[in-house]
Amino acid sequence: MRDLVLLGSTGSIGTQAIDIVRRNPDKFRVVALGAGGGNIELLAAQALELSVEVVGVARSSAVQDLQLAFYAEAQKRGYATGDFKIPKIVAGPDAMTELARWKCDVVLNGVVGSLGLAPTLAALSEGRILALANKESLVAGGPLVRAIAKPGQIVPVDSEHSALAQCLRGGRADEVRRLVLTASGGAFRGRRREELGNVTPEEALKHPTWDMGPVVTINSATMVNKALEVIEAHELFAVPYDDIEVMVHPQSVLHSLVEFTDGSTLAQASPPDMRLPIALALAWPDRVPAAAAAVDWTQAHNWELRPLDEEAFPAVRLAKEAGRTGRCLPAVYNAANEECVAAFVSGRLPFLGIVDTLERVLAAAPDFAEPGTVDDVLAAEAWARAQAQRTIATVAEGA
Ligand SMILES: NC(=O)C1=CN([C@@H]2O[C@H](COP(=O)(O)OP(=O)(O)OC[C@H]3O[C@@H](n4cnc5c(N)ncnc54)[C@H](OP(=O)(O)O)[C@@H]3O)[C@@H](O)[C@H]2O)C=CC1
Ligand SMILES: CC(=O)[C@@H](O)[C@H](O)COP(=O)(O)O
Ligand SMILES: [Mn+2]
Repeated sequence: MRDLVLLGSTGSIGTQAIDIVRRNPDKFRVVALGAGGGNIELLAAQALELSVEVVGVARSSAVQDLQLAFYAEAQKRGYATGDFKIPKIVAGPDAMTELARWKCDVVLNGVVGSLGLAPTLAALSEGRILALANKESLVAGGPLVRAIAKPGQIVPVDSEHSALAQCLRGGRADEVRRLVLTASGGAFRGRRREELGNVTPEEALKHPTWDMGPVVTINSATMVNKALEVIEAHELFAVPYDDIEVMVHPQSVLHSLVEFTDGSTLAQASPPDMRLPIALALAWPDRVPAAAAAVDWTQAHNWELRPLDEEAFPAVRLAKEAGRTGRCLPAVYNAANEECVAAFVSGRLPFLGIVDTLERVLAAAPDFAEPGTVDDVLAAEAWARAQAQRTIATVAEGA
């Protein structure tokens, strides 16, 4: 039995993790749940269903709503007073970090954005296994994470990195020739740059193969998701950027590949369903039987792999450049992107303006030193967010 802390429990990753827990009560017990505070009813319902010890919410003002939601949920479930225990509540910007330190076996970090860095570091420093979906924490705080993570302490949830971890396990680092990350191509796969000028957030939010939260879905459309994943792969597997390729694979069945020095390539294949990598990360190194459906090997399949069109989608090239420079530039890349995505969704920035802004922000970045503390990362991010906003304003003025 593993005790779990689920951060981001109300999101796409969090709700799928709870689905795994529901189907495997002999393997997992949830002791803590955390979320932003945007869906209090769901958070309260999850907490009572799973009888957790503690619930965390980042929005401090949500505490009273959460208390009321517990009683409303208990009533809905027909519980009499005394039939249920209201969990402890922790609230505020540090709530996820407090939960990440809660006594447990595995912390699943499924929050969105680089605000996931502090909980990632907290879970690692407490010696927990970290099932990591929140790739932004590794991108923003790579040097900090590297400094404290013990070998095997981080188990990737991201589908590509789970695939790579599966292909790599049992092997030796010096046998690896290159990593190949697959990309669905996102909502605008196959389009040329001149066909992307007028695309809308609604169109960008229609992912062809995965049902995910809005930020990662927009990032998939710009290929920033793959760009962050290249940095994530470099951080997790210590493979140089020159040896990490991206290929477009529209079917999202081959989740990534490892080429070895003898010319052999291993791939991990399964229909697109995040419950497989989530379950594997929660139970690692064990597999959870029937976590998700397998490929139907009695049917014909046509799986394509194509090179990425870097002219239409330069995000990966930019991320490799930022990654090679290292220091705080990956954090700058991610923070600027978070600003740009919000600006695109609210109509302040055209789609192509997202990656164009990233390029301008990176070009203007001062010589940040290697971050030694979270505050160093936050300072670089603050610069990046402000610079991104200035750039977005000039784009809006037509400059
Ligand atoms: N969805 C997927 O299939 C995949 C996702 N990932 C990664 O997993 C992470 C989560 O993605 P996804 O589940 O899609 O995102 P969602 O938008 O669906 O969910 C985000 C979660 O984060 C919570 N949250 C938002 N703001 C805060 C905050 N300030 N403090 C604490 N929690 C907060 C939300 O809570 P609330 O509801 O209260 O706002 C919600 O529970 C991202 O890093 C993403 O890149 C990686 C691979 C696949
Ligand atoms: C499911 C998952 O891991 C996502 O990160 C996915 O990879 C997004 O799809 P893209 O390949 O389109 O970026
Ligand atoms: Mn992914």
